[in-house]
Amino acid sequence: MNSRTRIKICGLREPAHVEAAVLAGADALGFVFYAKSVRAVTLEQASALVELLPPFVTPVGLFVNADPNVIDAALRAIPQLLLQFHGDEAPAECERWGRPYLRALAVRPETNLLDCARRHPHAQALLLDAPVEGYGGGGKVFDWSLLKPSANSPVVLSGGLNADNVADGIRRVRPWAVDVSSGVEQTRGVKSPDLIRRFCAAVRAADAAQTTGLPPHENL
Ligand SMILES: O=C(O)c1ccccc1NCC(=O)[C@H](O)[C@H](O)COP(=O)(O)O
Repeated sequence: MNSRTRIKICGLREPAHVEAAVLAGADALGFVFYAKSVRAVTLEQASALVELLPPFVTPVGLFVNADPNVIDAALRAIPQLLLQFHGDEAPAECERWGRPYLRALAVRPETNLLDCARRHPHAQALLLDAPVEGYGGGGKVFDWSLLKPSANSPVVLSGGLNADNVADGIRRVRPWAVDVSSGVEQTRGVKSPDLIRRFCAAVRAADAAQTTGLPPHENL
């Protein structure tokens, strides 16, 4: 039983938003090293933002079919970076770095999650996202009924989450963690500290409901 659903807030670009996410209780912050994304940061920007992190908050570097030299430079600048592969990377391209990583997957009816997990033995978790144009960050929810709930499956539930639907996702999927980008933005690419706080509070209420058995609203 996962007593505390971990939280990843992705696509951060501003110090004030990094601070808001840390204070709200995020466990991991995602930095997008993918130039085509409206949330992209340079290595210099990401390094400065990671400097702000206190202990026990994991920086995640998000890559989409990146040149290995880009990943190598990111790891040299930010050695504690957890790699997230969000493109069409083959297992060998993910495994070559010899470190744990997050393997993002677009979940479709034909997606075989067990096969993917077997092909990525060193993936620390599968980040399950919706199929969207542009690989990710699309604010779309996929059909959660395609997933079998399991108490401690190393799954990060992602795709179109927000403060209003995350409790349902936790209850139905029971992920190790949840991940959000669009759902905590006031406008595309610009995070909202208030939405970040509301999202994290909704996760905590859902966790409390799991332990007390009461629906979230009855816990407040
Ligand atoms: O965030 C992006 O702009 C992005 C662009 C290209 C590939 C991946 C991207 N984000 C990866 C993430 O982990 C997002 O948090 C995930 O796709 C969920 O996004 P959202 O549906 O907007 O919450």
